[in-house]
Amino acid sequence: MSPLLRVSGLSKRFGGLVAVNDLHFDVMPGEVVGLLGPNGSGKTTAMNLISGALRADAGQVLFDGVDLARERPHRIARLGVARTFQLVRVLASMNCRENVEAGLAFRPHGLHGRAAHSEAERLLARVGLAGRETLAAAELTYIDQKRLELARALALQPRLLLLDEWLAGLNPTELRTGIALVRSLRDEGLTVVLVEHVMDAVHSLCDRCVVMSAGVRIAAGPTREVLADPHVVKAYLGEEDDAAHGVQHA
Ligand SMILES: Nc1ncnc2c1ncn2[C@@H]1O[C@H](COP(=O)(O)OP(=O)(O)OP(=O)(O)O)[C@@H](O)[C@H]1O
Repeated sequence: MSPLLRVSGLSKRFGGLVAVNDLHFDVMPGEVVGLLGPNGSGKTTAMNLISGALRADAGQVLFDGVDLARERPHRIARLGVARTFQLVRVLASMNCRENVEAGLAFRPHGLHGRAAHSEAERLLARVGLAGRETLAAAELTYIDQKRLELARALALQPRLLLLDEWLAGLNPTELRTGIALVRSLRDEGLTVVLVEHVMDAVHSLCDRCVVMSAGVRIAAGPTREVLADPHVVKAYLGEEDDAAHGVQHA
């Protein structure tokens, strides 16, 4: 089987800082791969390079044979790559249904009208927002805005979903629900790359992990092995946040 996503030699520089330095990893169809690393290690920049929000200085992002590094974000979305953002981006003045309908219109075979209406309701229910269809996105709590953003990403019928700290900030009950939701997406065959500091989520969701530090890949492999890797533990121990403790105790 060939990988759905093959990142190779990917690099991005901001002035004198090499935020992503010769990054390489593969993601097989149906896998959930964690992109980990301490703060500032280049994870979000890597996600931005994959989704086309940033242009790479060097390297390739082969998605099903197409080099995304040369494509614009809207075309990348049409090819089947959807994402959520670390800082949520919903259309604040629109209601929840309209937010999802905006995604549905951009599907390869866009949905409109009544069909879009009912599909939007189905997706909102899927992410736990049933009954909020007509509420303005701005009125949702931050967590519910994250749910809405996921529903909009799913509206694109992606084959690859990029989640940037989608589970951050959830309470333990919400976290369990969130993990179950991502798992159900994987069970339906969706391929996922997730940036995550919540180690419970990483352990229960990720088949494999890629770990970055200062822009460079320092480890990759099955989740349990990678999180026990002394190089990874050392990279995180420089940190004083919860992620460090998560890895330490993994
Ligand atoms: N647009 C930008 N301009 C200049 N520097 C940037 C820009 N975006 C990111 N950086 C820098 O690149 C490095 C990597 O940042 P990035 O956000 O990718 O890290 P991260 O691993 O996602 O961090 P976190 O876990 O804190 O979100 C950091 O030093 C950051 O300050």
